[in-house]
This record gives sequence, structure tokens and C-alpha cells, in this order.
Amino acid sequence: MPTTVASIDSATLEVLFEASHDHLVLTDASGRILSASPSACAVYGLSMQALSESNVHALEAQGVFAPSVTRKVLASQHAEQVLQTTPTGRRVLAEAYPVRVDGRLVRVISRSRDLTDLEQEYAELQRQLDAQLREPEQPPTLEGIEASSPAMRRLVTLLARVAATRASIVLLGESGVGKTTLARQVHRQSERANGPFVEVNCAAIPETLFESEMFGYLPGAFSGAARQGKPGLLEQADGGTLFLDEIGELGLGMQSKLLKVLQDGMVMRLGDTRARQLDFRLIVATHQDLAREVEEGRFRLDLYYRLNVVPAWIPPLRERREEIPALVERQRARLKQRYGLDLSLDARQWGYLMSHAWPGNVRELENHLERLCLAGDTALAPSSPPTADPAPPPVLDELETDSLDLATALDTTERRLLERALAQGGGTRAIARRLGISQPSVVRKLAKYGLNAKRPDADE
Ligand SMILES: Nc1ncnc2c1ncn2[C@@H]1O[C@H](COP(=O)(O)OP(=O)(O)OP(=O)(O)O)[C@@H](O)[C@H]1O
Repeated sequence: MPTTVASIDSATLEVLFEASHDHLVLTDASGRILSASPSACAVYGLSMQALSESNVHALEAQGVFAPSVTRKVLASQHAEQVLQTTPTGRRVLAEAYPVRVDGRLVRVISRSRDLTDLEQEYAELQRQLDAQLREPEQPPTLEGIEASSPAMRRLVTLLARVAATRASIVLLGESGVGKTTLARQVHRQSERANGPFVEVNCAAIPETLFESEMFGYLPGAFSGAARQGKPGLLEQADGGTLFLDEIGELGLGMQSKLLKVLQDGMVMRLGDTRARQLDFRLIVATHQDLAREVEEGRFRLDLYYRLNVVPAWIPPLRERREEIPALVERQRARLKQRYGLDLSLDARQWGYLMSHAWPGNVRELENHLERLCLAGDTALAPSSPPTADPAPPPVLDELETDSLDLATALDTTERRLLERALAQGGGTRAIARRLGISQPSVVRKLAKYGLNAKRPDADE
């Protein structure tokens, strides 16, 4: 936080506004305009006098502020961001902040930034993309990715083609649909394939450690810092691809810091005074609806705008059941190699595989087949209705079968306990408390078994 200035005289404020290259507008608590910088007058196409004789409500009605970010702050009482098209035809990102005295909102200050450069950069990327998509050739593939359904074929075609560009990619989809696998393949098929692929699960790193992990630090930057200092994950991704999984879990503070790195292409380790130039390709993934996160104020609009160059939605497995046989074949070959066991499936088992809802998607299917291979038919619940989740078999029954080795027995028990804790509701923090383990461990374990915490914690 900057040092608090108790009061500031109007002459100083005037000079600040005059000298600023930002589009600044200051209003009182009713939305009346008190001051505006010359560049704000230019971008909104009105003289200082016209602006100062008006208020944000009238200017919004006239389409000058379309929409007014200050009006939103007055309604919500907290900082807001909006995208505006100004009367001079510019696209700007406007942010506004409440100014409080003794807790009462007394003024609102807004700042807007021109997105024209950013948009030109996007337009160029889109042009490259379109040109590549028009090239008449065999539909491209991504190694190791099953894509026999039309939706997956389209997705793989898009990703294989954008792999060669610098464009950021947002992978959207439920847990276990293959976001990480796709990100890896995009990296392998990009010109950065020989560089590092750095994977970061934003949900698994506690907020307090996130900054030092991402940015790294110099020796002695804080108590507990490693003596020789440490490069951060951003630096480690230099020359390669940075994959940020569960980006929707990133707090607003870290979102701002990440945005700055993306804008400047520079990173500064904690305790350092020297910025280091970085060059990495960013791929992010989330199971959340990022647009809704933006709407509800949990995700920064400008970061969303910057990331969302190529959004790619991966459909859940239940919407592309035609791929199940090929995915089963892949896993069967893998299990044969791993355990030397041949998994054979009868008609009833196929019926189950083809009709189950697979809430944990491909990962759940693979885990299910592995259990079937190792523990036999006890992994199936034949009486369960076709599209419902099977009731997991009682742990003891499974443990009593002879074919179970210790690792599988421990996994089975762990999975059962997680499923039981999940059934009691709540998010990953509630489950962590219930099981007496850390929240990041819960996140990792849920991912391992293809499980999903259905609701967020009330305190998250
Ligand atoms: N289309 C596919 N073809 C082949 N294998 C796939 C496909 N989709 C997913 N898989 C396999 O499913 C498993 C889970 O995939 P992955 O870990 O990439 O999912 P995810 O969406 O990143 O999950 P989470 O959101 O939980 O991190 C992996 O073993 C992966 O190889």
C-alpha cells in the first residue's frame, strides 16, 4: 500500500491531472465531475468545461461513458473495471476506485487505458491463425490425444494449428478431460518444444507462498528464504511454456502481478532491484466459467482479456461417448505394458463403460480400468442405474480380495475416504479439515482419483 496522504490541496491535484498521460476522471460521491486530465478530455471527446458541468449519470445516458465505471463504483461501493467504446472510437479499459474518508465514500477516481495496441496485437495473431486454418491439408493431430468425436477433432485441429504461434491459450473444461495433456502436446508441437514446460497448479500453492514461488527471490529476501536464493517458476519457464492450471483459483492480488509480467515481459525476484527479461508462451486452464468470475468481480477483466486469445472448450466425456472404445484400447495397452495383465471386458462391463456419467472424465475412466485390471469385477457396481455414479464398493470387500496389492489397497482406501468426505459437501478446505490434511493435498488427491469438489467452501 502506498503511504497515506492525509489531505491534498487542489493546486497539487490540478498539476497531477495536467501532467498525467492517463485518462483520469475524479468525481464526488454523487457522480459530479470535479476534475479530468487532458487525455481524458481527448479520449472522451469533450472539453474540460463540458465535462465539469456534467455528471457520470448524464454522460452515461449520452453515451460518452459507455458504460460508466464510476456509476458502477457508486452502486457497488468497491473498485470496478469495464470495457468502453468512447465517442472518439477508442476501445478503453476503465477502472475506478472509491476514495473513502472515515469509511465513507467521498469521491471516485477513474483511470482508463487504451486497448488499441493490445487489440492490434490480437488482430495480428487472429490473422495468423485464420491464415493457418485456411491452409488445405490433412487435419492435424496432437500425439497421444484421442480425437474421434467431431468436437474433439475441431479442438485438436485448432490447437495443433495455434501451437506454432505465440498466442495464449485458455483450456476450459471439467476435471480429467485432458487439459494438462493437451497443454503438454501443444508445447511439444510448438517451436519451444526444446524449452521447458513448467506446470503450476494455482490451487495447490498456498497464497502466502505464491509470490516467492512464481517470482523467485534473492538470498535473504525474507526469513525462511533459501540461502542461495531461488529463481521463480516464471523464470524457469523462460524459452518454453508456462502452464497455469486452475487459474480461476488465483487471488486478485496475484492476478495483478501476473498481468504486469505479461504486459512488461519482465520479472523481478523478491528482494531484487533488477528486472529480468522473460519470453514464455502461456497456457492456462480452468474448470470455472471465467467470464462469470469476471462478472462477479473475482477475476480481473484486463487479465481475462489478455489471456483469452484462443479459448478452447474441451467437452466432458459423457458428451463424446463414441471415444470411449478408443480410450479403453489405449488404457488397455498401457496396463498391459505396466502390469503385464490383459484386461478383457464382457458385454455387461462394456454396457457400464458406455453408459456411466463419468463425472471425473477420462481420468476416472482410466482409473476405473486400472482398478478393474488389478482388482477384478469388484470395481464395478452392476446394479447401479446406467447414468448415475456407481456406489463405490465397500472398502473392506475390496481389501479382502486376494488380488489386491498394498499400493492399490491404500489407494482404494484413500479414494473411499475422499468420496465419503466429498459426499458430506463443502469445498476443498472443508474436506481438508475433515480429513486432517492440507488443502493443497486435497486438491492433488482429488485430481489423482478424478474426483471433483462440487461446491466451493462458504469461506473461500
Ligand atoms: N483425448 C484424450 N486422449 C487420450 N488421453 C486422454 C485424453 N484426454 C485425457 N486423457 C488422459 O486422461 C488423463 C487425465 O487428463 P489430464 O490430467 O490432462 O486432465 P485435466 O483436464 O488436466 O484434469 P485436471 O483439471 O484435474 O487437472 C490423463 O491420463 C490423460 O492422458
